[in-house]
Amino acid sequence: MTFHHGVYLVTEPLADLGTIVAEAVAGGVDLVQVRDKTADTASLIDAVHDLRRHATVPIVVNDDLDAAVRADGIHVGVDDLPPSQARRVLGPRAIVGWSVNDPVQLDEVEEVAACDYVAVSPVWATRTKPDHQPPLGVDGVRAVARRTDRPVVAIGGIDAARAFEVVAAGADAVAVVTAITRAGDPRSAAADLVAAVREGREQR
Ligand SMILES: Cc1ncc(COP(=O)(O)OP(=O)(O)O)c(N)n1
Ligand SMILES: Cc1ncsc1CCOP(=O)(O)O
Ligand SMILES: [Mg+2]
Repeated sequence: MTFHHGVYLVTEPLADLGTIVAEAVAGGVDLVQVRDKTADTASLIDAVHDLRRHATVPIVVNDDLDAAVRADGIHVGVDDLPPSQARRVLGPRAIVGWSVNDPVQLDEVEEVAACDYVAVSPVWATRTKPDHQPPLGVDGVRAVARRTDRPVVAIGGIDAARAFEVVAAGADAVAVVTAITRAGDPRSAAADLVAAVREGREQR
């Protein structure tokens, strides 16, 4: 997975989600994850099909392998199905993302080898995921980036200023929910994140 612009949108269930996603993609988002912790498989598949009309970029599904079969891939965390098992089912062309909340989890070499990116989760505390693990901070991003050759995605409490900071520290991309979904103008919010990622890369 190449994060060309370095911005990854994770969705939340909102009535006007299609418009938000279309605007975010126009602003430069590289990848969209459908995340709705209350939705069943059929609803997630419907959401993927609906977002296909709005997004020209790949769409992955959070957690749900049966829905991911109908999308471009899956994102799993350390308490979910392991990436190696998702890869076995979805095949070599699927996008398989894995998030860790401790750099030591990268010692699971089979899992790292099976995934297309590793997310550092969360970098900062966020109300979007109330059950998140303790935040890893910018030092956590640096530690994960040093320990893996996989693209590193930073998630949790990220805005444009923080996007610059985590990318300068070694992240390849940032994943956000509310910085785009709750922005007055999702297209310019995405474009601001793209610019911050570019500046962070120049800083390295
Ligand atoms: C890009 C990205 N990073 C981290 C997560 C969180 O995954 P997980 O810890 O499995 O928590 P849930 O999202 O399932 O609540 C993510 N979804 N996406
Ligand atoms: C899904 C997820 N996983 C770790 S933090 C998080 C939510 C990030 O949301 P926000 O960008 O609004 O802080
Ligand atoms: Mg999960």
